[in-house]
Amino acid sequence: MKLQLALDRMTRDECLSLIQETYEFVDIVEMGTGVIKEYGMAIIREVHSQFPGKTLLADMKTCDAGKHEAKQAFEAGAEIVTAMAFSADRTIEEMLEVAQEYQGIILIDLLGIHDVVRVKELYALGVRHFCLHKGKDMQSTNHLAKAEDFELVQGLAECTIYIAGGITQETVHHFKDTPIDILIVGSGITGAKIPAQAAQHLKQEMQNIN
Ligand SMILES: O=C(CO)[C@H](O)[C@H](O)COP(=O)(O)O
Repeated sequence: MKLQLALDRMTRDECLSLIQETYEFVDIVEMGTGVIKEYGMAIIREVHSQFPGKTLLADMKTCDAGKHEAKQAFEAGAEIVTAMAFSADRTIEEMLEVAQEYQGIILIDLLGIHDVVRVKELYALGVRHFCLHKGKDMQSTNHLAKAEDFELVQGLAECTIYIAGGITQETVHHFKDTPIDILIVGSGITGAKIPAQAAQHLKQEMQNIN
């Protein structure tokens, strides 16, 4: 199981220092949608050039113009690019084609998807990376990522499953015996008093449930 650090709602300088501080405990660095909206592909290029050893994810949350947006992010140095599950099939297909060209990954964000039918359609299109996700606004009404969310992706062969949504070192144990591949944590690290310590504790907890 890998740990992905999500960098949301922060400045360029805060992003760079958080990556530096947590570097040894984090496997994937996610540049959040809001950060990308603020700084564009320049922030992807900068993080890629300063931290070439880290897998970089651009949380583009693309839902249209998929070919162009996937190309933008892969060109800038991202290895993983996100798209929304509700996007048109053509958008997903074109993004998967671009990913193949760049030997990258398209991660489908299942935010708002409750129907296994859509997940199966995406699988049939060739999607193999899925993110179970409870969004920031839903979290404020106590909708957090939970073990039951895995029902949506049950039985999909050869897939990589990510989970996100208000996960902290205190809640990691809820995911014992679930097939998580990538645990995504944002505020649980970025909002901690000592982010490096939070990332280290998360890593330890992850080993305990593995
Ligand atoms: O994609 C996101 C928001 O849309 C976040 O990156 C993801 O939810 C993780 O952040 P947190 O742990 O703070 O929920």
